[in-house]
Order: sequence, then C-alpha cells, then structure tokens
Amino acid sequence: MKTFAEFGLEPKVLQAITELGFEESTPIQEQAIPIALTGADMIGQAQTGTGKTAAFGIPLISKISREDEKITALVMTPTRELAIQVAEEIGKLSRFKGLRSLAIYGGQDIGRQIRGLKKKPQIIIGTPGRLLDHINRKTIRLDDVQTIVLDEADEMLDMGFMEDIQSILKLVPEERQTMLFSATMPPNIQRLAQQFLKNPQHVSVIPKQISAPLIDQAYIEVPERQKFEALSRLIDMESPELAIVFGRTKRRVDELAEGLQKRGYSADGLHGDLSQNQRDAVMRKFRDGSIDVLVATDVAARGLDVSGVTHVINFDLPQDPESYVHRIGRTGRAGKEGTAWSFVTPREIDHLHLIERVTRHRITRKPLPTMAEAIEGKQRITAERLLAMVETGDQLNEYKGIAIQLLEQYDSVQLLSAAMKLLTGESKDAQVELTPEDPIRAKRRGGKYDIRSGRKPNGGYGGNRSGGSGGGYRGNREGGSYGGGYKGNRDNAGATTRGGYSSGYGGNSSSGGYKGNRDDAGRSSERKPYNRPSGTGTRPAKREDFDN
Ligand SMILES: Nc1ncnc2c1ncn2[C@@H]1O[C@H](COP(=O)(O)OP(=O)(O)OP(=O)(O)O)[C@@H](O)[C@H]1O
Ligand SMILES: [Mg+2]
Repeated sequence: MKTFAEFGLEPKVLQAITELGFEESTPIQEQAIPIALTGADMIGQAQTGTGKTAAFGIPLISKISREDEKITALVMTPTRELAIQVAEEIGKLSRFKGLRSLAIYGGQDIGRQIRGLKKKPQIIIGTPGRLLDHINRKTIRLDDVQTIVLDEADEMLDMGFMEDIQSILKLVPEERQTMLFSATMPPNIQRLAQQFLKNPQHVSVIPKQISAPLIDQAYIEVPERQKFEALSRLIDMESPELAIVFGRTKRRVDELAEGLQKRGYSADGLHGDLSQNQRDAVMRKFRDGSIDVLVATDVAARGLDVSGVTHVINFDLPQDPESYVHRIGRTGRAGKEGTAWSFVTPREIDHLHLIERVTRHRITRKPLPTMAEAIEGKQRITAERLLAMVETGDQLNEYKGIAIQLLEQYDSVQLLSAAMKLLTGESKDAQVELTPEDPIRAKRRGGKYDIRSGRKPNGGYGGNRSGGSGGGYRGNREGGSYGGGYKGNRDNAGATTRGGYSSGYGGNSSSGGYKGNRDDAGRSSERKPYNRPSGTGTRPAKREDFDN
C-alpha cells in the first residue's frame, strides 16, 4: 500500500492525515486519489468500512484554496447523520488548510444554517431535500461548484431522490468533477451516470464477495414470536462492546428499544420520526458508549462509522441484499473484526438464500442460544469486570478488612459466588410483547446484473480499473479508546481488534466454501425500484425516514 506522501499531497493535508492516524492508504484510496486529483469523473466502489470518505475527501480538499469565498464543493448524502459525520471527517482533513465546511440537513434550524452559510464555507455536505430548500431561498448558490460527490449514490436514487438530485446537478456548472461512491452499485446508477458524468473512470476494489471481509456472518432460524427472547439471549451470550440492532419499521424500533430497556439493557432507538434533537442525542450517546445497543431502522444502515461496534443484529431481515451488505458493514470496519447475526423466520429462508446468492457469501446457520449460554455470557462479563478491578486494585483497601473477616467465617467459593450474583444483577425477564411484522418475501430480481459492478453484460461504462487489489492497510486509528472502567476489557469477549487489514482483499471467493448456485448471483436482476411505500405503519420506512 502506498503512503499518503506518495500522492504528492500538500503538507497541510498530509499533516491532517497523520493526525487522523492513517499510516497507509486503503486500496480504494490508493486507486481513487490519483484519478480524482486529475479532475476526472469517477464511480468509486469498495467494501464498507474501507475509507471511501477520505478517498473522495482528500482530493476534494486538495483542490480548494482557503481564500475562496464561494461554495466550490458539494457532497450529498442520503441521511442527516451521515451528512454530519462526513462533514466532521472533511473538517478534520482540511483543518490545517483552514478550509470552511458546513453540514446542511433537514430537521436543523434553518436560521442557524443560514448564519453558518454567511461565513462563506467552501464545502457543503448535505441531504438533498434541505439543500434544495436553501437553493430555492437563494441562501445557497451552486454557480461556482467545481466538485460534486454523491456518497451512497445508489441509496439516494433508491429513496426517490433522483428528481431532487437532478434538479441540484442541473444548477452546477458543466465544467465540474462529479464522483459517485458506494459499496454497492445497482444498475439504476447507470442512468444517473450517463446523464451527469463525463467519461467516468470506474474504480472498483470489490473482490468476489461484496460484504466486508472481516465480518463473521451467521443466522438463526426463529419464529417471529420468539425473536425477542432470542435477541436477549444473543446479547447476553455475545456481550457486544457496541451493537446495532436493525428493525424493519419505526414501530418495531420503538418497541424493541423499550423492551430492551425494560430488561435492563442500555439501549435506545433511532428512526425518522424522532426530532433531530433526539436523533442527535441518541447518536451522541452511542458514540460515547453511554448506550451499548442502538436499535435502528435502515436510517442507520449506510455509511455510519462508529468505532467499537462489534455486532450487528438483523432483528428483521432487510428488504434487499444491498441493504444487508450495508447494515452488516457497520461492523468490521477499518481492519477490525465484527460479527453479524440475522434472525430469519421459517417463511423467510428463501429471502436469506437470495441474500447469500447476491452477496456470494454463505451465512452460517447457528442454533438459538440456550439459556445456559446466555447465563454463561453474563457470568463471563461479571468475571471480567471483577478481574479488571482486581488488576487495577482501585480503592480496594477499605474493603480488605471485611473481606478477611468474611473469609474466616465462610467458604470462599460460596462468598465469591454470592458477590458475583450481586454484581451480575437479577436477570430481568420482563414480559415483552412486540407487534408482529409480516415476513419479508424474496422478490424476483429479473434481468441480469451483478451487484458488484452494476453493469449488465455488454453494457456499462468504460475505464474499468478494477480487480480486487490485494493488500491491506495498517494504522489502527482508535485502538481501545472507548469507554472507561471495565468496558475496555470487553474487547476480549467480543471481537478482537486487529492491527490492520490483511485478509480478504485478495478476492478469495472460496472462503466459507460456498459453491452452490453462484451463477444466480450474476443472473439476477435489473432491479426494479422496490415497492417500498414509506410510512409509519408496518411497512418499512423510506424517504421520509431520512430527510426532509
Ligand atoms: N488509510 C486509513 N488508515 C486507517 N484508517 C482509515 C484510513 N482511511 C479511513 N480510515 C478509517 O476507516 C473508517 C471507515 O472509513 P469510511 O467511513 O470512510 O468507510 P466507507 O468505505 O465510506 O464505508 P461505508 O461503505 O460503510 O460508508 C473510518 O473510521 C476512517 O477514519
Ligand atoms: Mg462511506
């Protein structure tokens, strides 16, 4: 892998990259940065968690001068949380250059955004709806924009933002650089690419298996009415450092978050019916570790990068394979390992097989965790907490007198067992009733297309630079910076942290030994837009779940 210095970047940008702890470039960065620096249009595809943000962010800021007083770069994202996160990363990358960037998204006070715009930011990172709002109010002008990035481009189209995006792109000068990025590139991307990109370079570092390499994938077959019990046991057994649980609808997310809280878990919900203040508060709590379990709709499926997420649990299967890839990609990021579990009701097995075929990855069937495994998991955590305290020896002296006395009178095993029982807390088996959801049905994916390239046979754009390039990157940015107290130790219980990528990138298609039906993955689907009415009822929420 190349170091960032080899790209000929200016010292202030290099300094910012070093400050972020990036030592080497990731494969997508190595391929995309030199091309993006030439100003060419680009379609960039790489697995989740492999640094696409910096792959477009670094070239984007390299083109801008601190003296510019106009908006010269625009990044669009499908969700507010992602806009905030990308703005943060671009802010960090451009820190020493002294560039100004601003996130513009629905749900935030528009007056505050207008005040921010008066500071003449050069870079805007926003969601399409609110951007258009500002454009109509003439508080944002795009006449001087030279670079446009659509992060999660396919999702924005899928959510029905095509028209909004078209209106926005039409306002940007023709002489510009346009880049699309995502881990998945379904064929509808081509429509947008043909319309708005000029001779795009296709930069793809997707090996055969599209899902990120360091994610261990399993499923549990479980009837709808037993799912909640399965979730409790799974969390107890696995004791995640941080987990994201995906539910299908807003109602589901509310009920799950409430149910988990009732049972004593530190959980909260995220979906599009919450106020933006509530959404921000939940994300903040999750990022700083004051909640361990984030329950969310697909609003959290794309792009979110929270360090310390060891587990993703699909309480409900996602509607389509792309969504599966992105959801599980919230773990196993930046060279770390992660675990993804999916609950599948008996009627949804076909849908699971579709996901396996399209992602070309076998998902291992595992039994429902037993009560004994759940209890053992909890005891393990208690033991770890106890040992962490023994090792640090923190303020134990004042307990030692009584400890000696007790040990003289009682059996030591009996004593320690009682202490551990107290420490573990009574298991709360509060009754939790969820409103049942209909099973997800596998939809036929007619036509031919490959999830990894979005190209139909014979079709497609030129300049394919792909070929699952090998290698990996080092530079573990945030090793164990999470939380205090005993939580630091939990790493061992959940996924272990690795120094960096080394496996997976070579495009080893046979890992997991899945051979069946590979053809089907290639054969399926000109993907019709899924019929996903948004709404508050039992249907999965879509567009209004994300932005307004
Ligand atoms: N060269 C690098 N070295 C080490 N860490 C990196 C490097 N580049 C990016 N990262 C870190 O890797 C993590 C994932 O990056 P990012 O969010 O850009 O992934 P992504 O490819 O956009 O994933 P997704 O498809 O889920 O949006 C971030 O925490 C980022 O700071
Ligand atoms: Mg991303």
